[in-house]
Amino acid sequence: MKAVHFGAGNIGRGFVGLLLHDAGYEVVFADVDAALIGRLQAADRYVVHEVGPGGRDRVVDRFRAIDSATDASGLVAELTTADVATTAVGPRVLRFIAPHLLAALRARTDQLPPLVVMACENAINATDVLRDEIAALTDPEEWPTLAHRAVFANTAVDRIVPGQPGETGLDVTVEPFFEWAIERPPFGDAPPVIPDAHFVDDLAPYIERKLFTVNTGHAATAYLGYRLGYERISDALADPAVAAGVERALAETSALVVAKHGLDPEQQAGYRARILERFANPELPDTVERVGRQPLRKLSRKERFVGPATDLAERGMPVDGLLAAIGAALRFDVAADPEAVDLQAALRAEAAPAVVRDVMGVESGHPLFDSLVAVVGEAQADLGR
Ligand SMILES: NC(=O)c1ccc[n+]([C@@H]2O[C@H](COP(=O)([O-])OP(=O)(O)OC[C@H]3O[C@@H](n4cnc5c(N)ncnc54)[C@H](O)[C@@H]3O)[C@@H](O)[C@H]2O)c1
Ligand SMILES: O=P(O)(O)OC[C@@H](O)[C@@H](O)[C@H](O)[C@H](O)CO
Repeated sequence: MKAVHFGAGNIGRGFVGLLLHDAGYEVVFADVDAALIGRLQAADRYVVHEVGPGGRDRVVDRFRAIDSATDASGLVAELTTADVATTAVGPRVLRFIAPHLLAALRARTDQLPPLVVMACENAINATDVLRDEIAALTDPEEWPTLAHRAVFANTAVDRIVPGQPGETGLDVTVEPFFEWAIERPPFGDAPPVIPDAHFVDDLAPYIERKLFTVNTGHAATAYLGYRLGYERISDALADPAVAAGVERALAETSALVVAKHGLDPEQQAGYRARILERFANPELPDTVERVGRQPLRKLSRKERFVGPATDLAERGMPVDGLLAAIGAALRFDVAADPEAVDLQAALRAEAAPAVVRDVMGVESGHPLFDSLVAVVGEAQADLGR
């Protein structure tokens, strides 16, 4: 069995690559980072160090690597005979993966079982987005002749994998916890064998609970912590003011996922407590800059703050904790992060209602619009606008 995995970064090596390896797949990593690919090609193994209670070292071997920026034909040849193709490149990079998958679907024969395609990104229905990007590259007549050569399944992936210091090796430090939920219906009776993943009939509760609890809480910790000058996530969460702000935001998103998906409130409270323990893991060298990265993406309409806040406002439920976290996100001013630079430029150049429309995708007339305009206006006042 062979899997081609796009994105040999933190979650690629420390989670998806590891679980596919453990499931018996030969993993072919595809990445545009030439130095990283060179290191993978020169190595025959790397180690995933799980740090924290119950953690152990796990060895990944039987992998190969291919530079997808310079060897498109080699990549397509690998995909043409692969069983599985996964991604962990970031939701906004999926459109650059689509042409490779299209070329492979055109080259695959109907004698092979369909290629299993799963995007493992922090985004709702990322695999559907990838499928639509591929389909959009074809004529309407061609897509129906190719679609049966792949099975597209959405997934929810959860494991904290910090940036790796120095970025000169291959070993990865991760938390012991992980969860990989994959939707079952696209596979009919024959889901792929990945023992450490679990297949679910309806992914929506899993991905929304994950994104709006783990990622909302994580991003709130990062942005509130950044404002107070913290570098590490665990240090930020140890500050009572940050912890209280995170708790407020998570109380609101928990009320939403409980109301929307019929989750058990006590189980959701336990899930929330567990993720706060995970963030507080002192052995995990995670930073507010990594967790807060790409604030324009994180402030967009379907993402971890504005997504649940708009839904809550439409239901007449409280959103003050989320608004406070959004206010902190608007102050994320990290010169090394291009999206933070663009966000600060937008705050300086545009009127508050335009920022709410352009960055957050919320239009006037929406029940949250005026509150968002007020939060943006306060951040702009701090900038002297
Ligand atoms: N790190 C985590 O804790 C974590 C956990 C769950 C989900 N995720 C999600 O996984 C995805 C990746 O996150 P990460 O933390 O591993 O980021 P990362 O930056 O460590 O890795 C991304 C990798 O993708 C590569 N890449 C970029 N463009 C590419 C392209 N066109 N083709 C092939 N490779 C390309 C980069 O070179 C990099 O090696 C994101 O969607 C993230 O939200 C991350
Ligand atoms: O990857 P992002 O930028 O969407 O979010 C940053 C972190 O919250 C995220 O990577 C978490 O560590 C991960 O989602 C935990 O499963």
